[in-house]
Order: sequence, then C-alpha cells, then structure tokens
Amino acid sequence: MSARILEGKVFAQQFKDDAGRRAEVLREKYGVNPGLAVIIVGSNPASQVYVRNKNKSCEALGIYSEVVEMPETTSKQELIAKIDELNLDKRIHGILVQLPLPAQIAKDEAEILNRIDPAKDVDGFHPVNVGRLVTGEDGLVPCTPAGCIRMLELADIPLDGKRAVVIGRSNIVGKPMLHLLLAKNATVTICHSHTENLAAITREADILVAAIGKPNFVTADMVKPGAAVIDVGINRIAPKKLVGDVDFEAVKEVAGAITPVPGGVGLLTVAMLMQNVVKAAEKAVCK
Ligand SMILES: Nc1nc(=O)c2c([nH]1)NC[C@@H]1CN(c3ccc(C(=O)N[C@@H](CCC(=O)O)C(=O)O)cc3)C=[N+]21
Repeated sequence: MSARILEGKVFAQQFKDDAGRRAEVLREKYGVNPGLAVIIVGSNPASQVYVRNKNKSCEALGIYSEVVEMPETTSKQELIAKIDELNLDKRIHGILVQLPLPAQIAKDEAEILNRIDPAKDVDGFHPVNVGRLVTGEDGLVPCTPAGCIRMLELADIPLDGKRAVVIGRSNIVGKPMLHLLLAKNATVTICHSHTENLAAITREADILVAAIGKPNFVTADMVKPGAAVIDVGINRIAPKKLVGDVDFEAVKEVAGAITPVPGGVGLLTVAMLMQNVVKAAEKAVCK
C-alpha cells in the first residue's frame, strides 16, 4: 500500500491563515504591523526560492517586509552595523540573515548571528533562543523543525512514547528537532556521518526525519513499514530539479506517511517564519 502524502501546502496554509489573523489583530487593536527584514549577502542561487516565497507570503498576509541586499565582499563589521541598525528599528520585529554567508565571513557566522536581538531572532538561532528550547521556556523556535512538529500533530501522527530518529545534527534542523520531539515525549535518536549501522537504527523509527543534504540518501530498506518519513532535504540536482534526502518513489511504498520535495517541508518553513514574525511583534506590543 502506498503511503499517505503529507502535502506541505495544506498545513502551511493553516499556519499562514493563523499568522494573518493575528497580524490583523495587531494592526486593528494596536496599530502595529509585523515587519521582517531579510539580509542577503552576495548571491547564493540556492537561497533565491526561499527569498521569493518569503516575500510572497509576507505580501499575502500584509506583513511589512524589507530585503537588504549587501555585496558579496561585505565585511563582518559592515554586516554587524546593519544588524545593529535593524535591532533598533521599530518597524522591524524579525531579522533573518540568509545563510550560507560568503566565504570571507563564514567563519564569523556565530558572532554575526549572536548580534541579532534575541527578541527579533525569527530563525531561532541565537543561543538565548536555543537555551529556551532546551529548557522548555517560551522562545523563538527554528522554523523548519517547528513546522515539522506542528504538521505531525495536525496530521494526528502519534509522538508520545514513539521512537523518533533524526538523521543529521545541524544547529538549524537536527538539534532543534531533537528537543521538539523530546518535548512531545518521543524517544529520540540522532544519527550522523559517524554513526555505525545507521540502517539498523533508522529501521526502528516510527518517525524518521531526514536532514542530511544528500539526494536519495534514505532508501526503502532503511524504513520501518508504516513509519512517518519527514524529508527536510532540499537538493538542487539540476537548474530546475529539486529533490529531497529520501528516495521518494521507493520509500512511499513502505512508509505510512511521507512528505514530498518540493511541496513538503520547505513550505512549512516559510509558514513558520510568518508565525515567528507575528509572535515577535505580539511580544513587542505586550512588553
Ligand atoms: N537564515 C536562514 N534561514 C533559513 O531558514 C534558510 C536560510 N537561511 N538559507 C537557505 C535555507 C533554505 N530554505 C528554504 C526554505 C523554503 C523553501 C521552499 O519554499 N521550498 C518550496 C519551493 C521549492 C521550489 O519552488 O522550487 C518547496 O520545497 O516546495 C526552500 C528553501 C531556508 N533556509
């Protein structure tokens, strides 16, 4: 039997509708419109879809959005000066520095991201927000993992007591995913490039999250029959061809539920970004 396809747009639309209603309340009751600033340094082609989808979503929800384009050769000091300016800007409730950064400042990534006011850190990458996630305090949660968890809940896929396996240990997906699944009482295992016997571990997963960045990494023999498979990968294998980390055609015959790429998790990421911008604006208003 073929798996249930978890269509990203169905879930993303619900998150965006909710963000739109809350933005409307902020405008009507407080005269405040949520605002997002996206800083792009240089031109990374992989980032362009994301920027396009973010702009479209902001427009649809009436959220103010500003794209700050800085040259490829921007120095750390120049980027930090821009962040400082946006930290003080009253119209801006969310700041996102598009990753990856160009080579000459890539090594300064942590210092740069840590400069963003945690209250405006809509990516949830600042150590203050990471700490809140780990301890279970309310904060801004990274968009991709947050979207995956909300989708699993809306899709009625049980997490409590279940085995969840995350492949990938990035700060952006793998690690926050671990904490979100743990908070839902799943038993969580993280696998990564040094994991021995990876397939034996993934075959135990009731929920399998693939965030590796390698096309077709997860094959059908690695999946437990009936498992929910969440594909976080976005791999461009040709100018117009996007694939995930999961061998979709084969795995959908084994899994119970699966997300497609495109049309899956990517759309949730954008929707959760809208939620985070609105949340940051709500907190700013109620301070
Ligand atoms: N600070 C920062 N935060 C990020 O969250 C971040 C980033 N930098 N840098 C780039 C990556 C990539 N990313 C995507 C989000 C949505 C889609 C997306 O909307 N994908 C759709 C459309 C695909 C298409 O139209 O080709 C889909 O998968 O269906 C793609 C890619 C966020 N990232």
